[in-house]
Amino acid sequence: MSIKQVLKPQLTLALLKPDICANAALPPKIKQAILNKELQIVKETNVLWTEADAARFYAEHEGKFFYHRLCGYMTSGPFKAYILSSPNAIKDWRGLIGPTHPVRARINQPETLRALYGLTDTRNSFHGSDSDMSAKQEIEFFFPDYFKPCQS
Ligand SMILES: Nc1ncnc2c1ncn2[C@@H]1O[C@H](COP(=O)(O)OP(=O)(O)OP(=O)(O)O)[C@@H](O)[C@H]1O
Repeated sequence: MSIKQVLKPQLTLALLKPDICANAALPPKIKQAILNKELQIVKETNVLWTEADAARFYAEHEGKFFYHRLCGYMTSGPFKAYILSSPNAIKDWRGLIGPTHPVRARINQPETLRALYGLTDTRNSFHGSDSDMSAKQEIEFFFPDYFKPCQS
């Protein structure tokens, strides 16, 4: 663990995508898995995206063959966003959710959340930031006030 991590635990942005949130029994189970991994839930919010929201968040994927499918999936119903914290939050959460593709996850990492709950390559049930920079940008996307200095 680096000195930076001792002083300031790492943050990551986690999404439980609409297929998970469509089943009321699943978010509490996932929350328990998060806590079992010793990740702290710093903040959470319920989200319902418009097409424009999805297009803004997934701009880097525009033009890819799965882009419209992805935006349709992410606007299909409410979902949950969390800020998670631990000394290695990015790696911890991505380790817990497993590989992007659920079929591969079921073969190679069957204990991961995408292996257990993921449906297809697009409907893969979870998201996790992949770097400190993307975590900051993604946290600001869902929690616009989080990094703003307190006004008193
Ligand atoms: N090859 C693909 N086919 C279908 N959908 C895909 C494919 N690659 C990515 N997606 C969808 O687009 C989303 C965003 O892709 P991205 O590459 O940013 O993955 P991610 O969720 O950050 O996961 P990871 O970083 O673990 O790959 C994925 O979570 C998935 O829903």
